[in-house]
Order: sequence, then structure tokens, then C-alpha cells
Amino acid sequence: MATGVQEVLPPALDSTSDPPPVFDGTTRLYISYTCPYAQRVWITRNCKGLQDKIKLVPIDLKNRPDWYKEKVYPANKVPSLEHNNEVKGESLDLIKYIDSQFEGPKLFPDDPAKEEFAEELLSYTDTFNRTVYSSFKGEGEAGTAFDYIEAALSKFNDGPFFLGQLSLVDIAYAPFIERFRAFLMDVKEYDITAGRPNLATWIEEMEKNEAYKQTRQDPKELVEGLKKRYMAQL
Ligand SMILES: N[C@@H](CCC(=O)N[C@@H](CS)C(=O)NCC(=O)O)C(=O)O
Repeated sequence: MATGVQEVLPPALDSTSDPPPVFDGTTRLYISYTCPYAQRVWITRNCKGLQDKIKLVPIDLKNRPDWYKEKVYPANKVPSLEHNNEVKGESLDLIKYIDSQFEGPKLFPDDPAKEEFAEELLSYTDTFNRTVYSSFKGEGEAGTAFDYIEAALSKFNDGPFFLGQLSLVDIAYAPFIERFRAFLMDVKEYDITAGRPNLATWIEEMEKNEAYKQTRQDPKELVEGLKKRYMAQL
């Protein structure tokens, strides 16, 4: 399927749903529609045009089917990928795995300087997320994390993305920046793009990407989800 084609998304499976025929040779990507980690892998699949090769299996995390832990992924988290009779997890590992093991445009650089910077940025994602989530709870400043992103975006001047062209780095950050931007604007009236022109352009360019667009949820619902989780502590 071409990257621009709108896919009809299947309904999420819950505790009343039968399991798919696991280990029948089908490659399956287990996700939740609202999980930012799963979204990373879903975007990668779409960017590589693998909609027909990797079947999307959405799970309702609030009413999880027992078979998911028992038959598919004992860690009981999303995302996971069923491929070649194995199930693998961890979003950052999965986006690299899909990029290297499947066809479609390469999303990781060959250039050694870009590769080194890509690894640095990928290893910063957990710190970035922790810093911003802590600020939701009133601990520390989110601004430093966004300043790091703003500076990183001007390292290579050959495109609007972290490494110039779209890569796994953009894909790793996009689901989180999307949520953080909406939440901070709504709850704290803080515009993360104010005074950060590189970040503003990056968001604009990401939003034009069809593969990413198809994975996006209603920002209002994302904000509601985050509010439920963090508002009690605000
Ligand atoms: N480090 C994991 C995190 C995945 C994760 O925490 N997923 C959440 C949903 S957003 C989950 O499955 N939570 C269910 C649980 O922990 O029981 C990754 O990068 O894939």
C-alpha cells in the first residue's frame, strides 16, 4: 500500500475478543491507539509503506484480553511485533528492527556523523519524556527539554528534520511532542513553539506527513487522558 493511502483502521480487541491466529506466519504489530510508544512503530510501518505486510492489531489496554499476556507478549505491554515466529517489544528497538529487516525507504542514516547524532538523540528520548512528565507534576522545568530539541534541530542545515531528512529520530519524538504540546497549551497556557522557530517548523513539516497523520488521535482526547493521569497532582 502506498504511504498516502488512507487505511481503514480495525476496532481495538478487548477481553471479549478472540485472539488472532498467533504464529500462523502473519506479521502483526500489536498497538494501542492511544499509546505514544506504539505510535512510533506504527508511524515507521506506514513510512515504509508496509501496511499490507505488517497487520495492525489494536488492543484495548483498559480491558486487555488475557490471551495477549499469555499467548503473545508476556511483558503485557504495547507495542510488540510478531515476526518470524517470535514476538519482540520495546519501541526504540522495534523501529530499528523494522527499518533494517523490511523493505521501503531507509529511515536511519549511513553518514557516520549523522548516525552518531541519531544515537545520541534516541538515547535522550527517555530523559526528554521524564523531564516533561515531571514538569506536569510541578517538578522541574519542561523548558530545558524543549531547548535541547530546538538546538538539536539546527545541527544539520539540510532539511527541517533532526538529521535533515525524515528519520527514526523524528518518529521517536513526534508522538510525545504532539501530546506535550497539546497538554501544556491547554493546562498551562504554555506554547512550546514560542521562541523556538526550529521546533515550530518541525511540527509544521511533521504534520504534513501522511504516514504520521494516519496515526494521530484527536488532541482533545489525548489531553483528557493526560489530565486524568496528572491533574490530581497539579
Ligand atoms: N519501554 C516501552 C514502553 C511501552 C509502554 O509503557 N506501553 C504502555 C502503553 S503507552 C503499556 O503497554 N502499558 C501497559 C502496562 O504497563 O501494563 C517501549 O518503549 O515500548
